Amino acid sequence: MKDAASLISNMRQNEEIARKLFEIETEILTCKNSNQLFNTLFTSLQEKFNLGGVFLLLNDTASVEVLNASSTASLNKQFFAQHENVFTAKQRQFERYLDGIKITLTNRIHEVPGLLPAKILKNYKSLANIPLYVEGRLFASLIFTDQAPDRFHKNLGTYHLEQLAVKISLCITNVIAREKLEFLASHDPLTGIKNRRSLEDKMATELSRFKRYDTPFSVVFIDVNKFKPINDTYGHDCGDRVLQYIAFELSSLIRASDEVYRFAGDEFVITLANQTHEEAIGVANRLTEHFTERTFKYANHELQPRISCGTAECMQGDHMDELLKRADHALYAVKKQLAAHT
Ligand SMILES: Nc1nc2c(ncn2[C@@H]2O[C@H](COP(=O)(O)OP(=O)(O)OP(=O)(O)O)[C@@H](O)[C@H]2O)c(=O)[nH]1
Repeated sequence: MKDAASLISNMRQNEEIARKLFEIETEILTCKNSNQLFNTLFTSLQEKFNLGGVFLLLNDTASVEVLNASSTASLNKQFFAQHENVFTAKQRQFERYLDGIKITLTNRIHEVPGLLPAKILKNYKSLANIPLYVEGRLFASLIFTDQAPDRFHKNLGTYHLEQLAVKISLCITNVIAREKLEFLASHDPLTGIKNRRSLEDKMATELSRFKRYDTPFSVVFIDVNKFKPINDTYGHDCGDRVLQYIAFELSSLIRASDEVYRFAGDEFVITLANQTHEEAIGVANRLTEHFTERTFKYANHELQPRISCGTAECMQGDHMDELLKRADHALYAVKKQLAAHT
């Protein structure tokens, strides 16, 4: 009788765990990006399973490679860097820690190879390590901790945790794959900045804001001076590096509310939300001057890439093409003047 009762109680417990796992799976399946997914994991797992803590130990090498290729790479890095429950380890240490890369349960926390932060060692008596794979690579270990020494120990079954590991790994892989696709559709692969398609979306938003609220909106059209000779003299690879350099510098010179886009070839556009033509001219002068004071090293060569800028402010009745065309005409005038003086 006693055996039957404990069998039933075990079954109920298993059912309960399976139900909670299903709920978590459903929640993470609906996450739109990886930051949301990780946040959901931290909160839901802790709440539903009444855990002391949930931590993520990132495999430094794999996670950086996976996240670098993802659209929200910088967001992700920021997210992980700021999250108090995330810490990282180098690949080799990481594999040693995971003892042959498998699920491990222990209540001898102090015997775990020295990777765990003091706050885990100090506050908890048992833990479970759950390896997560993303794109077939060992990405991280999800760590459940508890104050009770008998919550996790090596004689406990790992069936549910194995299921959880597979499901979470799949969800992370999917969400990162989706972020990558979104990134490729909206960014320029050479420079990593936003592409012309993104510019069109941004301009549509700003033009409709201008129409509704009459807030100023300006653009700066930028072209690299004599870019073709750079390609012709030093090669296409050098030309590519110069474009990356220009994109990087432009991005770091603008305000948080401004955005830089690669328009085509050696042409870039900066959108200046809430800024008048006068302010745009100020920005253009500042950018142009910045490049006149700098050199760019490629192999043994010291190059002096320069830019020219044309500016325009949105007017009533403007469409995207008209605004850009005015900025392009202004740029053309600047270039013409430049050519006349050289
Ligand atoms: N390396 C490299 N070159 C590119 C890329 N896209 C376009 N180009 C080259 O950029 C050059 C742009 O030429 P132009 O803007 O006409 O020439 P420019 O020498 O800058 O002339 P000005 O604007 O009058 O000073 C062309 O030779 C293109 O082949 C790219 O992604 N990488």
